[in-house]
Order: sequence, then structure tokens, then C-alpha cells
Amino acid sequence: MTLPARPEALRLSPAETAVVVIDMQNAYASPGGYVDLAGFDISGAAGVIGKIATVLDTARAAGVQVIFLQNGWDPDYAEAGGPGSPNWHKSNALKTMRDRPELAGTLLARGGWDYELVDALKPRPGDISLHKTRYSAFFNSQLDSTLRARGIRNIVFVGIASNVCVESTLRDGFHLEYFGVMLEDATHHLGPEAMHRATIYNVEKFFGWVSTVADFCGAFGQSPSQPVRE
Ligand SMILES: NC(=O)N/C=C\C(=O)O
Repeated sequence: MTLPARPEALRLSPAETAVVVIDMQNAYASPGGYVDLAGFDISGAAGVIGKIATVLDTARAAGVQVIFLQNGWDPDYAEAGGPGSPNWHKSNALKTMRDRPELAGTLLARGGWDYELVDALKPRPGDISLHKTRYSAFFNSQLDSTLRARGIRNIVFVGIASNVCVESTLRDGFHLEYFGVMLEDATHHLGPEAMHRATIYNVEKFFGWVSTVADFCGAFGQSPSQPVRE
């Protein structure tokens, strides 16, 4: 398949390509989830859910492996690290729970609603689900071995947040020799909109390629006119 992308089109074989869905959990995309409670504007998050669903439908039909990542920790937060970990100091989920003790134990804890994937984006048979405990999905996870075991060299990224976990993972993937493509309209940022644009610049200029949902579906879909779900 030839995927139109910036700075140039890419030739991608479906068997060597995965769509990696970053952290489409209630924490990042639902009202009342972690980033909403932490004070981030999540109004744009709902808009990417339907677009990601369209990408996943197209990927599955084309034989492209779909891999879901979920971010978080065990219910006791041992995996989050204590004061000796920078994560303890920088994680806005942990900081929010320290500021608001009534939320203790609720944010990004495995087994809770906040950790769960949003209802519209649940894994289907054949999809793979992996857990991660830091921003990069390659760190201390099974992502690298899962991809290598299947001969996958190309990763198409969708999910939240473009400027945090998507960019961190795409950068680590670059250093591990993966070809990373970010779908700019199936990813959403945390913080000011300029952060999304900055990530697009970084990816396009230094770490990978940028494409769109329509171009992905045009390249991998049965029909180039396959509609994009809103
Ligand atoms: N999924 C993400 O990009 N997460 C960003 C921040 C956090 O998890 O605190």
C-alpha cells in the first residue's frame, strides 16, 4: 500500500504494519475521567473516538494488527513509583489524587472505570491489549517483543495524547528502528492546541511521518470512498 504522508508517501505492507491505539481510556477521553478532573480541556477528545473506530475497522479488514495500550498502575500504585520516582512528582493523576484525597485510588488504577477503554473502542478478537506504566509504550512493556515476534516494522499511531504518550512512544520507536506514522486527526493533545502542532512538526521533521484518517482509509480500505465515521 502507498500511504500519502508528510514529508513523503510511505510504502507499507499490511503484514508488517500495526495500528497502535494509545490510551483511549475513560481517563483521557471521558467527562469525569482523570484529565478532566485534573483541569485539562477534553472537549476535543470525543471527536477522535469515531475517527479511531474508522481506522480500526479499516485496519482489521486489511489484515493490519491492532494493538491497544492502556496506561496506569496496579490498585496499590506500586508501579507508579514513590517519591524516589520522577513519575510520582510529574504524574498529574497522582498529583490530583494527592490534592483531592476523596479521589484516592480511583485514577488510572487497573480494575477501575478510569483505566477502562472507552465503550466505543473495545478490542475485538485478534486485537492485542497491552499495559504500560509510563508515557512511552515501549518502556517496561511487551510492545517491542510483540511487534518483533510478528515481523512488524511500521506503526500507525492513533490516540491521546499526541504531545505526551503518542510522541514519547513514536520517538522511542524511532530509536528502536520502527517507522512511525501519526494520524493527525485521530490523535488529540493535552494542553494548548499549539502542543498538537508542535508534535506534528517534530514527527514530520525528525521522528517519522504524519498522515490522516482519510488517507489511511484510502490506502488500506477496500474502497477509497469508505466513509469516515464522526
Ligand atoms: N496518554 C497520555 O498521553 N498521558 C499523558 C499524561 C498522563 O498520563 O498523565
